[in-house]
Amino acid sequence: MTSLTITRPDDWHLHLRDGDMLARVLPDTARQFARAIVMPNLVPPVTTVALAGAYRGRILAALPAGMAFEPLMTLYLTERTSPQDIAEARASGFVQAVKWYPAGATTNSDAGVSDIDRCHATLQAMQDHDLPLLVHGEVTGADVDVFDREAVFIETLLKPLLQRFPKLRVVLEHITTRQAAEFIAAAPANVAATITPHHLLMNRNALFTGGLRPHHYCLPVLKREEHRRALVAAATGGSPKFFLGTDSAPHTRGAKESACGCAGMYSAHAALELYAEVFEAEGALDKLEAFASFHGPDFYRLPRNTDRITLVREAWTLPAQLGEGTDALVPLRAGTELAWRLQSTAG
Ligand SMILES: NC(=O)N[C@@H](CC(=O)O)C(=O)O
Ligand SMILES: [Zn+2]
Ligand SMILES: [Zn+2]
Repeated sequence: MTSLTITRPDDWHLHLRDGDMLARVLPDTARQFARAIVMPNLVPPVTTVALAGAYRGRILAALPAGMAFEPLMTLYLTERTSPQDIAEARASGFVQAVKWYPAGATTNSDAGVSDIDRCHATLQAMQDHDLPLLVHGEVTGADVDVFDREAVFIETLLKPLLQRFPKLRVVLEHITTRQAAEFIAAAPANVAATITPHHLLMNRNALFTGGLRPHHYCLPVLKREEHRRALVAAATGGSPKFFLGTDSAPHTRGAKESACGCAGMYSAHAALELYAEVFEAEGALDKLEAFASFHGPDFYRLPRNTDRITLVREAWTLPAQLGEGTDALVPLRAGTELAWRLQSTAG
């Protein structure tokens, strides 16, 4: 196959940041995706509809002229988020979901939830208003091995939550394990998952290839090859419960190449090309469109996009970095060759 034309996709898990970084990364996403679920882990976090509305305004203002893109906003769940906040979110028309960060689990999660039981009334309101809960599915604390945190989260926090709120729509974000893929596949239709390009392309060896590779550090951390295989099978298997979410999470080179480097990989610059590589290697390019463009809007009950994009099989080399100096972004697969290229839709 030399080209592939599909319905324009959406990104169901994205970090756009704010200010200068927002302006730098937004065009990479808007070039490919019609919409994205925008994560609320700013500093300070996006905890109210008013803050989400203001952030949405800054995103639209940062969009280059002539580019169409719709940010789908989320609220950052805290132990003080009220049922009233949920009613307002539902009524806003632009807040699509609420994000649960276990406190301390990942980047900018300190304001997150220490005890989910304290959110009972708010979760009840979400179920009643049919507002989806998005989950960073890892337990915290030094007593659980970092590679086991997702599997333990499913058993100790997610299963009990779904027992209490069986109709709540839940997306387990950026899944990384066989246990998560199996759990989602067996769960009812109101429970789904996003899968990133990096967890489909790499296993944990990529953290240590010839030395320590800080640009391959993200949370949940990369896992063993058997888990990557399970994710590839889930993504390419055609199930509507799995859909595209890049978790593109920009941090500057200075913040990544550090004695205590930040978690997160930047993949928005070539997200679709990276997914295409995975699906092609699996002989499943015919499944890419549903994963990238259908399953997400169907789950969120939003219309599918109607315009189309084309990928061509044309090798190109990614830049070694985007920008200069310690402020540069080192994109996923920096300096290496990609087989697929998104055809420019401008002009
Ligand atoms: N994935 C990451 O490693 N980092 C994300 C946070 C997150 O999605 O957990 C970030 O905001 O940098
Ligand atoms: Zn996360
Ligand atoms: Zn994320």
